[in-house]
Amino acid sequence: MALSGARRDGMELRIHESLEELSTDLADYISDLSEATIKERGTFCIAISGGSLVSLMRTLSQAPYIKTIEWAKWHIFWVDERVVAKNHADSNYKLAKDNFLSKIPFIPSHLHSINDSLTAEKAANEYEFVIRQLVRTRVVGVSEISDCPRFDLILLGMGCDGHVASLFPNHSVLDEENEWVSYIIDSPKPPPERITFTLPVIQSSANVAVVVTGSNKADMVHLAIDDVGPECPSVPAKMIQPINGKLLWFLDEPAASKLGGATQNSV
Ligand SMILES: O=C1O[C@H](COP(=O)(O)O)[C@@H](O)[C@H](O)[C@H]1O
Repeated sequence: MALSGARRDGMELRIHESLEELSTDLADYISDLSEATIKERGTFCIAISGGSLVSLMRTLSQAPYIKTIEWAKWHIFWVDERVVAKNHADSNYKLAKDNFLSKIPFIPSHLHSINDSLTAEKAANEYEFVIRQLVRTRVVGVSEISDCPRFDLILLGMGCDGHVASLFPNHSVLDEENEWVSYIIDSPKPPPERITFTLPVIQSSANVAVVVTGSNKADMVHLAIDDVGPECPSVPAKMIQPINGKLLWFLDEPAASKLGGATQNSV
């Protein structure tokens, strides 16, 4: 049984007893959002991260979702990517492909992966250009508030240091205000070269879900979610607050174990 509750700024929290339960709830959430968005806009633009989140998406490629989701209406993007070949063990594209993309009937031209034959800078520029074209043709929505794309759903994980996407604590890329896609060449977590959505793009999304599991992340979950005061160190995950969208955290019990305050409802 999951616990669910509201937190600061309308943030919703869902805490699960097992990874299996979390994976099923995540699949239900994505499937419901996909259905509602396709009814409203005709397409569903989802951006996925790498890391432990990806194996939790495997339920999407199973019954009933494999039959019920309108996969042909999906456009799939990456929130961040490592500058390695697509068949490299560190590639976020490969991770998604191996875990679930190879099992779902998406339209190949709707898969907007990041070019692995370019330098980090050129690949970031090319990726941003692709997104600009899709915004121009209204495949991707546009924010009414910022000059940014409005993805229907951005899925984030969080590292033990509080990083989301490839936005690391105290890194200057966190201050990027103009670019939609940026690159770094000094990631504290290997590999060093990465391409990433910037904070304004994440904040402009219609929905952001942050998926975090494991007791090794409990301290950082506490810093990111609880009101811990001004002495709090730079925690990129804490900065995530969609301007005109919904924020939902999916946690397992070990990751939620250091949270303060009550989480009310059984769902
Ligand atoms: O390097 C990355 O790390 C984060 C978190 O990964 P996790 O394995 O600790 O869950 C991930 O969200 C990001 O996409 C990835 O590039």
